[in-house]
Amino acid sequence: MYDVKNEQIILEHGSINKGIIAVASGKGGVGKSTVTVNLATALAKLDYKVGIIDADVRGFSVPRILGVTDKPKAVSESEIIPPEVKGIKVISMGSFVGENEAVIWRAPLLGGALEQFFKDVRWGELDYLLLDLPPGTGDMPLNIMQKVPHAQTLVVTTPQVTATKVAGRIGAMAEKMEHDVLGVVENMAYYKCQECGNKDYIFGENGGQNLADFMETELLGQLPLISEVRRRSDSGQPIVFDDPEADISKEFIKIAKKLAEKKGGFDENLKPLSLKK
Ligand SMILES: Nc1ncnc2c1ncn2[C@@H]1O[C@H](COP(=O)(O)OP(=O)(O)OP(=O)(O)O)[C@@H](O)[C@H]1O
Repeated sequence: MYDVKNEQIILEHGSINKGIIAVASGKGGVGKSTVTVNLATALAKLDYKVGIIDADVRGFSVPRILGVTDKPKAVSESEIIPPEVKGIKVISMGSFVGENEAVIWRAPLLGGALEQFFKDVRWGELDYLLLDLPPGTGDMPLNIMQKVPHAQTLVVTTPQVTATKVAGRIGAMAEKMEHDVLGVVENMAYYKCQECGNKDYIFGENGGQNLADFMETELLGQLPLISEVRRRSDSGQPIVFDDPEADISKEFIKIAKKLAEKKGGFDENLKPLSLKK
């Protein structure tokens, strides 16, 4: 699927210099795709070259959130030019099937699609490749994590005990796969009253921190619940791109800076799994 040389990922049509970030969540609907797209946007704002693979092949939503309208272009049987939106190259199953079509392929075929996304897409030189994983700890995310041993896991959770407990299993899964865990992002952490500025911890307090402690990792940031995020995501205008001065955008940029400060480079002793092997 790819090689590792001089601490760089060498792809068929490109390279990755700094990191592959697998964005994971224990439960669905906690904002994993919203975080993926806004973090990618924040990294791009910091002048990093960023790509996204929407690996949530059954429940893809990256194209809608990022506002992808162009289709990938095939230049040959084994080379695809990905759409580039807001400075981010992106490939998603959503670019190949309609938004309302169900993807009914079974796991091995979906795994094949992921491999093609790595191999056949003309990524060019990237600093970061973000993988928006399917939610949960089932076969699909496990399969992807196994295939891409150089990915580091970023866990997105909401503060409820039910969500953080399930997210804790991601840590166990990452440990089993020997993936580094980059940290925890707590989404929908609180609602800030527009009039009085008071914070209401609707889904409970300290869930993200407790999860980070449990996983022996860092709480990278706490993102508020604001309707503007939902509105802008629905219309393909991620808030970090559209309103970089908003509090939540600043928090995304803070998280992106923390990620960028982490040690880069890839272990040459690990090998990606290929379906063909
Ligand atoms: N901080 C936030 N404030 C308000 N709305 C949010 C926030 N984060 C996400 N949302 C909204 O919550 C919904 C779910 O978000 P998203 O699709 O990113 O979740 P997900 O975890 O990727 O879901 P799944 O993987 O199950 O498809 C979306 O409508 C999104 O706009």
